[in-house]
Amino acid sequence: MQKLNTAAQMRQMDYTAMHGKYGIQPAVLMENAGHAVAERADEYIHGWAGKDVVVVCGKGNNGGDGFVIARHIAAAGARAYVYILGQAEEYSDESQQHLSTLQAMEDDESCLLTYFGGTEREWRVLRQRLQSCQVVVDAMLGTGFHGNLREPVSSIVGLINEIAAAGALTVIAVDVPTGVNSDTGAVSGSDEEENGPLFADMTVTFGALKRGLVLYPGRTCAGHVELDAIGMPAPLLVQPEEKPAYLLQESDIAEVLVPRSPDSHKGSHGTIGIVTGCSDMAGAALMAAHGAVRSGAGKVFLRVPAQTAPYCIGRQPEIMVRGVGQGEYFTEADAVSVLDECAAWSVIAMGPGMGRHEETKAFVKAILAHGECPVVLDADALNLLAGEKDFVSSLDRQVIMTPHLAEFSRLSGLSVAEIQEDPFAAAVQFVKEWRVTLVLKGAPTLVVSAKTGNVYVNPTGNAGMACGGMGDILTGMIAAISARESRPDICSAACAGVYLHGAAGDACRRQIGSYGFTPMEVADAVPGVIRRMEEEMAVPLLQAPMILD
Ligand SMILES: NC(=O)C1=CN([C@@H]2O[C@H](COP(=O)(O)OP(=O)(O)OC[C@H]3O[C@@H](n4cnc5c(N)ncnc54)[C@H](OP(=O)(O)O)[C@@H]3O)[C@@H](O)[C@H]2O)[C@@H](O)CC1
Ligand SMILES: Nc1ncnc2c1ncn2[C@@H]1O[C@H](COP(=O)(O)OP(=O)(O)O)[C@@H](O)[C@H]1O
Ligand SMILES: [K+]
Repeated sequence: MQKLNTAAQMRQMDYTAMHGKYGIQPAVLMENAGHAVAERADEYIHGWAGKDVVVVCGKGNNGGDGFVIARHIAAAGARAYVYILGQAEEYSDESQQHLSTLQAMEDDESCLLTYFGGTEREWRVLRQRLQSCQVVVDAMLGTGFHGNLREPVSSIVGLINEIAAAGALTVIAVDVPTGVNSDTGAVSGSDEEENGPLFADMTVTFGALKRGLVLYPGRTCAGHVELDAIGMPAPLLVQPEEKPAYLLQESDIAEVLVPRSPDSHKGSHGTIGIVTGCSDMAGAALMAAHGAVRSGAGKVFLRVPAQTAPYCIGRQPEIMVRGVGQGEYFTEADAVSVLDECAAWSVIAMGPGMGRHEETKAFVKAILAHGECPVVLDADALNLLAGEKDFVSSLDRQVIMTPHLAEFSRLSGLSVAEIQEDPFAAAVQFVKEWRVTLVLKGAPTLVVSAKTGNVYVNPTGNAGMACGGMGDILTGMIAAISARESRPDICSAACAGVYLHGAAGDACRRQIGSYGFTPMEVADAVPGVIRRMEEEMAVPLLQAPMILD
């Protein structure tokens, strides 16, 4: 799991490293940061030697990092053209210190400094240099960026983007690409053509990942991201933050996907009750059930309204289907027969293709109000429960809600724009009020734990998954994973579900292409993804297959 920090948390980390008991000199931290960029980009650009490089240094500490980078790449054989946007006296002490060193080593061969005043000639020369150089280092703005880009940064960014798009210029961003908000991923100039952000090929970020590097549109600007600890004391790197957020990694999921016990039976692997569907959306119910089957469920029961049952029975022999009641959709009276049998289920999933009839709302509430097993709520179950915060928050059972943006907007009462402005804050506030584990689906999907309020960001998945039915598969997957033999905690099950779902989507994109793979194919790819992860885990000797050859 990788910590995802805000700019304020980074400032605090920085401050503690320098001024607390650790006493690291500010210039040393900046030295480490600049050196890290020179080192890490070296491989990416196939060596600095013989390259012409433009290093653009802003007037904050991001610019100070740029001075250090220029010194290191010059020593590695590059010719560094350093553009300085601030006045010498404006810089922090540590930046001034590194600038003095650079001034002392300035020559025509390896290091040339320009104090950029924005004259016509300077713009012309900058354009020519950018056109003829191979690499540009963006040390203009990092975590201190706010608002929209101002001049001259805005035009320099425009120039770099234009030349990089036309030719063979590699753009390396320092900490955060200029014009990306490191907390939200929002970018400068999103509502206009000008003042747009810088598009980097690679970003080297310091101390911890920034949220803006994993949230769109910032993620698009960052390119390949590498994290460097820059010599921060280890306790600071791992210390929990006040409102923690993490990027999920495969190793986190591996903990949930423990191998099956060799003597286990179908009862060990969870009995999944999928209670959903209505007459014109039988497919959604089947897809949710298939997601559960492909995630390793022991038994999957599908309960649909009576008139939907003929479209489901026999479609997939491993799913046990029964029609409930008489109608095309569930009504409150149908709850009795489902409640009779659900005491034996490990988990219930409701919502995909359920329809939004008022009578169905009473049905959903009746199921939720009785019983103890965890419940996964998606799609129409969520639409029906919008406005039912008091009812849901007072339930005495574990609930996972898996809305996409529009469903989350209906539930939370926030507009889509308000959610997108700060999805972390919106998601955390919702979980606090509704007391549920939240899977806010999208690119990327966020999972928020009901127990801790921690946010987990999923790195897997791709735009090929933007297709009807993809979320139905996820519902069944999360239900099945929560009922695994190891009975993972509900938030871990949700995280594993979204990670595997995205990884299966990525496998489909590799095998089939970005267009046209189906939700059922994503579900079918899940066992292969689990197998690969299991193979990469050490399998205890006694669980190795007993095949002698
Ligand atoms: N562990 C760490 O974290 C370490 C961090 N380090 C480095 O420090 C960086 C943070 O430095 P920082 O705080 O000085 O901020 P930075 O990004 O340079 O920008 C501030 C300047 O930008 C300006 N400015 C702002 N918005 C603007 C706009 N829209 N358009 C134009 N200008 C704008 C703003 O001007 P103002 O708006 O205040 O007038 C101010 O002058 C961090 O990203 C990392 O690289 C390492 O050296 C060591 C370890
Ligand atoms: N661009 C994308 N990148 C990554 N994942 C995506 C992308 N678009 C969609 N997905 C994933 O596909 C699923 C779509 O779910 P949803 O919108 O509920 O579909 P449906 O309601 O049709 O079943 C979510 O898990 C979402 O995270
Ligand atoms: K930058």
